[in-house]
Amino acid sequence: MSRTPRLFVVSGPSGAGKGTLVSLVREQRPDLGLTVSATTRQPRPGEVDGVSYHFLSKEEFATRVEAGEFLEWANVHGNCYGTLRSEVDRNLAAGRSVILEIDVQGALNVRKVYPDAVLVFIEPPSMEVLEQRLRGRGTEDEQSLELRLADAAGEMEMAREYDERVVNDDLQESCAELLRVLDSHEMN
Ligand SMILES: Nc1ncnc2c1ncn2[C@@H]1O[C@H](COP(=O)(O)OP(=O)(O)OP(=O)(O)O)[C@@H](O)[C@H]1O
Ligand SMILES: Nc1nc2c(ncn2[C@@H]2O[C@H](COP(=O)(O)O)[C@@H](O)[C@H]2O)c(=O)[nH]1
Repeated sequence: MSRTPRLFVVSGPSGAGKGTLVSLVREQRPDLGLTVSATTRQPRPGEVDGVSYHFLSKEEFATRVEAGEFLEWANVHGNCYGTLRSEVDRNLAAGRSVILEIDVQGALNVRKVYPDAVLVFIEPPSMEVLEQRLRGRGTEDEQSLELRLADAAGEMEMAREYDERVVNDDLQESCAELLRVLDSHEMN
């Protein structure tokens, strides 16, 4: 089966399940290009520099912004996050589709640079479930959790700007749906 490599952008509120879904999708699609974002956020227990993120100081991040190294970057829930151009270009040049898992501001900025990028919004089944998932993950202190939930309302409003929407209720079904979305755009 021949596929046209595409740039996919997956966004949605914190806790919607983007990371979980994308990891599952990668198990079925090991051909997808891998990119590692940069962030000024502190690593969580178990996160590895260069694997989970490139963890940068605020000064290092600003230097890279100045040097034009980011395809997009944004302040998300109080920290800076950015996609390195080199990581995306390397994969697309090698003929691999890429999935970026980034926030809504970043997604709309990627579309300005790559108008053919496919924007996929991952929705939680409800705001109550979103809160349960975020609390259940156990990674955020109360302040960060409340900021993420407050930001979620505005992020949900942006879903209408996206090309595709997947409601992440049952994980396996959502994974199958996301795989179908990827297929449908790569076969175009
Ligand atoms: N379909 C699902 N059903 C039940 N739990 C889920 C489902 N999808 C994800 N989760 C759980 O919800 C929590 C949040 O998921 P995840 O970390 O993937 O969210 P995220 O959208 O990537 O968040 P962030 O934007 O903060 O990185 C995790 O504990 C994960 O195991
Ligand atoms: N604009 C960008 N947003 C990004 C990028 N990498 C991750 N993110 C978003 O940050 C939030 C929070 O992530 P967390 O790891 O602190 O939970 C998450 O929802 C992502 O969408 C990026 O490179 N650019």
